[in-house]
Order: sequence, then C-alpha cells, then structure tokens
Amino acid sequence: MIDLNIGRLIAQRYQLQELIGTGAMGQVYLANDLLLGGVPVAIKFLALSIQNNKIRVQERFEREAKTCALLGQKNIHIVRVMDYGVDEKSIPYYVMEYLQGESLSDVIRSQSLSLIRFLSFARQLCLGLQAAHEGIPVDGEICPIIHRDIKPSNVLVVPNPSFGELVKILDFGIAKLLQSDSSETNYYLGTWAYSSPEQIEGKELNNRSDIYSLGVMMFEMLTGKMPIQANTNSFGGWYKAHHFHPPRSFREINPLLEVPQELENLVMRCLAKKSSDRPQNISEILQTITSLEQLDSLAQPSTLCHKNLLSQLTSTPQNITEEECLNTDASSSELPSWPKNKPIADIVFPHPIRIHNQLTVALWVMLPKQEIEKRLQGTRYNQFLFLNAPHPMILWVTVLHSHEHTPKWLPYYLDLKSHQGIELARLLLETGCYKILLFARESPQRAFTYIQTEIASPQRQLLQQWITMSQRAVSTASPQFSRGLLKKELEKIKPQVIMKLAAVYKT
Ligand SMILES: Nc1ncnc2c1ncn2[C@@H]1O[C@H](COP(=O)(O)OP(=O)(O)OP(=O)(O)O)[C@@H](O)[C@H]1O
Repeated sequence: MIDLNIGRLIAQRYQLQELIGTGAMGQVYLANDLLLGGVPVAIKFLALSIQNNKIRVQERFEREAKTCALLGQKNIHIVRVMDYGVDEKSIPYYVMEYLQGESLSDVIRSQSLSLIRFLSFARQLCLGLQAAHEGIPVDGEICPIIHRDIKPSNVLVVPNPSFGELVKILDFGIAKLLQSDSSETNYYLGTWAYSSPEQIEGKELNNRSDIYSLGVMMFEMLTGKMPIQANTNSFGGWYKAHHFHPPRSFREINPLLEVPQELENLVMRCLAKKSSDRPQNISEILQTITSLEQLDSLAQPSTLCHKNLLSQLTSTPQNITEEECLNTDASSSELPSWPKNKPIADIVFPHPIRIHNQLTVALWVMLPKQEIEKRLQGTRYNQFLFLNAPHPMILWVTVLHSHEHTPKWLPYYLDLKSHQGIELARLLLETGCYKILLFARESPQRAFTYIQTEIASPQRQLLQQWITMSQRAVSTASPQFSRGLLKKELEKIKPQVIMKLAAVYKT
C-alpha cells in the first residue's frame, strides 16, 4: 500500500522519507531536515489527536516534549529531541536525532547477550535513567523524571566508534514531571509485562517503579525469558502476576546459564514486589554493574591462542630498542622472540608491536615455563590505578588467574610525565586492548603464547580523563614517590580483586 505521507513536508522543514515503524504510541518516520541541508532525523507522530480537550492535551504534550529535549541534552544515553509541533491534522509530533541502530528487543530476540555486553548495556541504561531520576530544572525547581515504560523496544543499540555500542533510551515522551498534578495520575502509561505492581495499580510512581521495569528487562536480557508470566494477557492477569507470582530463578530458566550470583541477586532485588525492598536508586545498581564490569576482561575465558598467533605475529628484530616498535609481517609464521637487550629474567615491560600494520600495545612477560602452563586454562583481569599528585602516574595491573593456582600479578607503572608513558597510555586508550606475550624463561627464543586482553569502556573513559588531568598537573615529587604510593594501594585492593575473581569464576 502506498504511504501518502512519504514526501510530505512538516513545518516547512522536515520531508518524510520512509516509515521506520509503528508502535502503540504512534508512528516513526525517517525524514530529511531541509533547513539543515537534508540531515536525517526521526519524527514520531503520536497516536493522539489534540482536537478534543485541545488545550490540556497540547499543554501536556508540549511539556513532555520540552522535558524530553532537556533530558536528551543532559545525557548521551537518552535520545535527543530537537523540535516538536502539531501538524495540520492536529497530530502532535516530535523530531529526534535519527539513530541507525537496532532495537534492544530485536538484539535479544536474535541472540543471547554475553555477560560483558550485558554489563555494558546495563551500565549505559542506568546512566540514562540516573540522569532522568536526578531530574531537570523546571521553573527553577529540580523535577525528577520517571520513564514509566522501560522495555527493550524502547531502547536502541547504536554502533559507535568510541563506545563500541551506544545504548539510548527512547520515549521519554510519556514520562511525566513528578509534580503533584493528581489529575494526571489516573493515566495508565506503561506496558503490562514490564509494569511495577504499583504502576499497574494506578498509584503515584517514583524512581523505584522504573527500577522494577529495569529488573524485568535485565532478567530478559540475561535469560531471553520473562521473570513473571501472566495466566492471561489481560490487565487482570498481569495485575495478579506482578502482585503475587514470585519471579522465576535463572536456574529454572536455564540450569547452564553462567551469571555471577551478585548479578542475579541484584536483578531479583529490582523485582521485589514492595518498592522499599528494591534498590532505592539507580546509583546502587550502577555500583554493582560497574564493579562487575571492571572485572569484565576476566569475564571472558582467556583467549590463549597458540594457533591464531602464528598467523598474526612474527619474529622480533633481534635488537629492538625502546624507540622502535616491533614490526610483524602476517606472511611469516613465527612468534616474536625476546629482545636481546633485555635480561633473561622474570620481568614485565610494555612495548608496542605492529600487527597487520596496526600498532598495538604488548606486555612482554617472562616467566618459568611451568608458571605459564599452569595458567593456560585461566582468565585474566586488568585494572588501572592513578595518582595525579605528587607525580602523575598510572599503575597498570594485569592478573593471570586460574582456580588452582595463586594469581600472577603483572604490574607496570606508566609515568605520565614521560614521553613513553603518555604514548603507551594513549595507545591503550585508542586501541582498547593489548596483547600479553608470554615467554618461557627456559626457551626465550620464541614467545610461548599470547593472550588478547580488552580494556573495559569505563576504564578507557578513566584513562582519557587521567591523560588530560596529567597534562595540566605539575609534578612536585619524584616519580618513585608516586610509584610507592600506588604500590601500597595495589596491596590494599589485592584481596578484593582475588575475592571477586573467585566469586565470578566459581565453578
Ligand atoms: N530516533 C529514532 N531513530 C531511529 N529509529 C527510531 C527512533 N525512534 C524510534 N525508532 C524506531 O521506530 C520504531 C517505532 O518506535 P515506537 O517507539 O513508536 O514503537 P515501539 O517502541 O515499537 O512500541 P511502543 O509504542 O509500544 O513503545 C521502532 O522500531 C524504533 O526502534
């Protein structure tokens, strides 16, 4: 059927190009903003005519559009609204940034999310919700905003060069300012399967209602299933389900599912029937998510790739200097060898290597062969600690961990007032990963194996901040002083890291 809207000009500015989708609340079109040279935008026409009850509805719509615009300005994880209006048929619409991505509902329908991906999505969702719950200034007062319809189809996952995947929350259009406007609390704005018990009862809502919906969504993201099912897909059915059916456990859905206990507990707390039993704010949820995410590099089984390495890395020029980087040639099939200017000893140092013409940081590690072998079935973890004063310095810690053996700590200090330190920090930030080249002390001619290691995006964000801060910093003591302080700090956090490693990787 021909869509007569295609080609239509809205507000003498936006030309409709194609229908992107239709939801319960209206239709979304891709359009070109002719005023800005044709940049693509998305326009949502609400399934609501403001002809009846005109002034009240128009006022409400305008207020919501403004709220949404302010929120989008405040946080990158909320879709940006640039304009709004009412068309000639009295249909309200709002204009958003056009996001070329996939709805989270499609993402989780087509594949299960890895733990790392889940944590990254959850963190971004929390950051968006946190900004909304913290509120925006309206008429000189800070008003918290509740979304009221958190569900996967209201979340878009957009590929992004800096974030990997950027998560954005849509449809804050139905969120209302938390004002004592009791005449509005009778509206039912939500989706039954994700609604909190208090929402389905029509009560006044606060941030903990969104936390319940987030709990339903996190459960679905992790298991692919809903935590609570209604006997009938009706208001009554869902009322009963949300009030009286306990959520299913992860094990009930899939006994093989490997989710850290801490995360399952968090999701279950979000799903508490009584709002006072849930996390009281998004910051509480974020704390757990980010602490698990900091371990995300260990959340993946370590990729100890003997075979793949052969096709990627090649022999080291025998005399590499600190200034030149190791060039590898994909056609050769040899592993790098230990630089001649380094002692045959258990040492760790970073040095960039070039793989397929791309510069990557490598951590060169020498250990007794037995020590390497013990950890071949293990995991790895990394963390960065920073001191801006008295001398800007990063402690970059890599841990090789396996259940049966003590963790191997591989610390390295990056002096941010030295050219080498700053360049390495920048390269780690840009590439978001590094290789650990493991050399056996008994046979240093060739690397024994290597491990690919990712740097979690919160850590990358911190690296970025630290590099900027350190440029402005004035050193007031010797680098050794900061090294000593960071070393002490590492000793303090070691037991915590070991505990988390053990908890996440319980068998
Ligand atoms: N800013 C945007 N850029 C690109 N696509 C968008 C944008 N906003 C919405 N969409 C897409 O348009 C489609 C319709 O969205 P809409 O929010 O109206 O419906 P829904 O979320 O599927 O249902 P509901 O109305 O129940 O929330 C969805 O596929 C959504 O991903």
